[in-house]
Amino acid sequence: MRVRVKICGITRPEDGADAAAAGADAIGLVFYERSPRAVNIEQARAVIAALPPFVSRVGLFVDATAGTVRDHLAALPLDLLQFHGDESPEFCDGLGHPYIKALRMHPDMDVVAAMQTWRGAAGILLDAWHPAVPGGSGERFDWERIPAERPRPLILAGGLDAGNIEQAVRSTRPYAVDVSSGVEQDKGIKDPAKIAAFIQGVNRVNTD
Ligand SMILES: O=C(O)c1ccccc1NCC(=O)[C@H](O)[C@H](O)COP(=O)(O)O
Repeated sequence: MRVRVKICGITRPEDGADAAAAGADAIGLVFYERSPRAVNIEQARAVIAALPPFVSRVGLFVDATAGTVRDHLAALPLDLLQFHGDESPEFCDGLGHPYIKALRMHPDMDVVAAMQTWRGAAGILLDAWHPAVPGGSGERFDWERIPAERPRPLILAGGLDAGNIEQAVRSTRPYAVDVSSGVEQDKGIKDPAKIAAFIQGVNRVNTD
């Protein structure tokens, strides 16, 4: 099956358009004020307006209240939610909207048990654990920790870039990959050439 690509942390309409033109399947909008890639509803609306049809719009939250998530759902056409904090399965399921649950790969985490916990998730995103930031750190984790058995589709994230994406996809065989830092020229500012090179790397494996 073709490995999909999500480009996360889009803050500008032109970056969303570039990602779509390069073949991205989804873009991520970070609704977490402490992120250097945070967008508000107006900025998100402008990014979404620049996208062609059939590119999924993912809204990312970190321990937001249900009210905040609902306000964003009411204001924006978000296809998927992405929960990147310590949200419980009950909280995620309770929103009644398709979602991805991100798991940060803390050394003590039982990965198999954690992946089985969010049964209502459309997919499970595995990301590097970092003591200071909940995501977008540009750091990798040990891919050997990814279980072969996946109760939900696996989305691989954390420190991916054009230089390692082929090896990452070949060795972990994810449903999709997610990247932010590795396709940037500066935090929140994407680089069209890096996006294109990243997606070409995925497509080299897709066309094997
Ligand atoms: O991107 C952020 O700034 C961010 C902040 C807080 C929570 C999550 C965040 N990003 C989540 C993503 O989906 C990233 O693409 C993922 O963490 C991988 O990031 P990177 O290692 O920079 O490619």
